[in-house]
Amino acid sequence: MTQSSPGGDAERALLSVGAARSLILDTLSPIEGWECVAVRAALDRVLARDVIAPCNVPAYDNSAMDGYAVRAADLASDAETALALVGTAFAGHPFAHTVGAGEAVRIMTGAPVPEGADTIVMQELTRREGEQVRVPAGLKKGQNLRRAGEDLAAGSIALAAGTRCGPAELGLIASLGIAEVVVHRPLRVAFFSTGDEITSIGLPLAPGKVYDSNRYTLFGALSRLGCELLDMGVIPDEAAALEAALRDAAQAADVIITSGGVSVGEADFIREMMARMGEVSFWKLAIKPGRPMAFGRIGDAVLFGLPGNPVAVLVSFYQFVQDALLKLLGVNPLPPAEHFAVRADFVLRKRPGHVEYLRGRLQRDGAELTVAMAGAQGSGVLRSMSDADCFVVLPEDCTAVQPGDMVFIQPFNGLV
Ligand SMILES: Nc1nc2c(c(=O)[nH]1)N[C@H]1C(S)=C(S)[C@@H](COP(=O)(O)OP(=O)(O)OC[C@H]3O[C@@H](n4cnc5c(N)ncnc54)[C@H](O)[C@@H]3O)O[C@H]1N2
Ligand code: MOO
Repeated sequence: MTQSSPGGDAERALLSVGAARSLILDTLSPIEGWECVAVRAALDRVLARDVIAPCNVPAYDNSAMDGYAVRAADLASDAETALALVGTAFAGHPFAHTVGAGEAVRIMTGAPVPEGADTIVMQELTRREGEQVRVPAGLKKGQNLRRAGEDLAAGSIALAAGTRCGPAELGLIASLGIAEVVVHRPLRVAFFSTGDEITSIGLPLAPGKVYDSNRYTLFGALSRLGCELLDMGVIPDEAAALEAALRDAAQAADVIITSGGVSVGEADFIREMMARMGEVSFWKLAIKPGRPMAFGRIGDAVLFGLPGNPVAVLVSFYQFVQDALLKLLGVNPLPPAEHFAVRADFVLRKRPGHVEYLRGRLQRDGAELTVAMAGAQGSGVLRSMSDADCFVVLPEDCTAVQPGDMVFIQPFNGLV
């Protein structure tokens, strides 16, 4: 990481979005420290050790259908076969004997396949006649049978270290009978807003002041990542107060996130302070919104100095900070940012040289998705961020969008 000072080359150069992401991710490595938690508490946490299957899943050969367990060798290839029913197998209540020649066992989904049987015939294909069952010709040996260990063999890696646990992972861990897993400890993130005009909610709003929204959007985004939060409130535009806040934050947290004061205004102290107290890699990115953003370190803490504009905070967070935090949490590999192309339902002119993130709303047009703008696109307009369900990502070389053009979008919501 190189030291830079305001007014230096690093300030003038606009770093591309791709270069900034790579620089951030290449600089960071996972935090040390882990803890053992119960399965439910592992939701959204990152595994610090592989989860090894202690048993086969499924644990035994079992039926995938309600039907009859039969021996394929008994079945005529060109005609119906009548078999004698000798018992019933339920899930949890196996048939305790061996199925002999010419015999069948009534079986339910999930029940262990009885000794001797090798094929399950689906109930709908059969005819029951008293204590006999008639099965059709043309059945394949082994059909409708789930083999022991076909999902996971005992001793294999069920989930690799670095996996972030979602609902499917919790279920998979539980399916192995495992009650606790080892996860990375939560990240400690200190965050504060800066600016003399910024007023905390609950206080009266004096003329020329604005309510602090950035601490609330950051609270939401960080809470979803399971971070331990140190909310340091609002710090005024005073060098001594900022210095003390940054020092306290660097001592207490793995990551410091600030908003405001990183541009070139006369009250924008934070950039100078950061460069003086630590190392700062870059200040300015070829992006809109979110152009002024500092990334670096103060002591052992990783520092993100986000711009003050509320939408710029969210764009910077989701394009840079979130993946950085996931990397610090040990997530490996990082989930790819989902980009896909849809048709634009808007007109726009844009200057080349920066990636632009618009707030978009997806619309279904028959089988096709189109995207409209979600409202006013100023970088202080949170309303359109709240109305949006995706970012529209316009690359550096894009100069205009016409209705019907294909544009890339990043959806806000994943399904699982
Ligand atoms: N001469 C230049 N001026 C500006 C540039 C530039 O390159 N040259 N960049 C513009 C861009 S882009 C942005 S983004 C802003 C970012 O500046 P700062 O990070 O210094 O942010 P502030 O000036 O402190 O605030 C900007 C804006 O956002 C409001 N704000 C700040 N914090 C909060 C908060 N916690 N909650 C709600 N609103 C907040 C603040 O009142 C300002 O309106 O600089 C441009 N200028
Ligand atoms: O990036 Mo400023 O990034 O427009 O709000």
